[in-house]
Amino acid sequence: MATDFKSIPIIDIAPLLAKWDDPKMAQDPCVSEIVKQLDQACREAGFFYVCYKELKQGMYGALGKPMEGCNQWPDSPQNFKELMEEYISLCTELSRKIMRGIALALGGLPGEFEGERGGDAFWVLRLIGYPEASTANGKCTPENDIGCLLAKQFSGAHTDYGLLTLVNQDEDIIALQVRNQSGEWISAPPIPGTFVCNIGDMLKILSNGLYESTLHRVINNSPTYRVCVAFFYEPNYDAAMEPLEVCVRRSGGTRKFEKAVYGEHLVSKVQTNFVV
Ligand SMILES: O=C(O)CCC(=O)C(=O)O
Ligand SMILES: [Fe+2]
Repeated sequence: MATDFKSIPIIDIAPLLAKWDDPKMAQDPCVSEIVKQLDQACREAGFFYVCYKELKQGMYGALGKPMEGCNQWPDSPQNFKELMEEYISLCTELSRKIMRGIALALGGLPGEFEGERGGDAFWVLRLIGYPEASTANGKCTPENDIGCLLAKQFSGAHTDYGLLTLVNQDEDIIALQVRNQSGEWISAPPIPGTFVCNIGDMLKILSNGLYESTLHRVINNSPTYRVCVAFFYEPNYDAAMEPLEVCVRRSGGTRKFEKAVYGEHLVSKVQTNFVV
């Protein structure tokens, strides 16, 4: 398998942060402290954890029903919920800024993904533990371990559902792979202090295919347990996504995708993922 990670664009987002908003967050020492504590919390909390932006009852009618209710937070470690909430809030801000840059890159206005499209962005956070190679090949089977089953679900080839994913992976394990435009699987090794950013299905629609949603998978062949924290930045829950005019023009004038309501897409994906 080719490992030409150099062919994957690495974007320095610092100028982006400086340009449109308060750059303080990027330099804030508490961000690195949070990431450190988060890592500790993930390891203690266990194998798999997922939480969603909490939707208020009735807010989106029948569409919102499957996502209503409160997240279930573990009691231990004690400060898990607070850490996650802080992390989610920082990632939301960062993603919003990156999306402003992407909007400009596509030839639109900086706020293209705000307002009715993403002004009240939905989000998902997943903490996943991937067993070390010896366990994965041995006692960890879907029949005996629900956590293992879920980890397997997200390690298979898939695209993410929303706009942008910030993948925070263990620094010393190469396991995440992405499929490049020639159809080869290439590794996306962790680079300390960076996120791997995946483009999701909704951005593919909005950009009329100018941006492809990244097909990716995880193969942990290392002898070490791997932890990944994936933050999914999504459109407004009820947003109807369709190609932006500017993207239709830039891609030859033909509208390649039908309108899709984000919440419907999410629920259908989640329901398929969680069928046990
Ligand atoms: O573990 C990773 O690096 C990626 C996880 C992932 O793709 C997902 O949760 O959707
Ligand atoms: Fe993914």
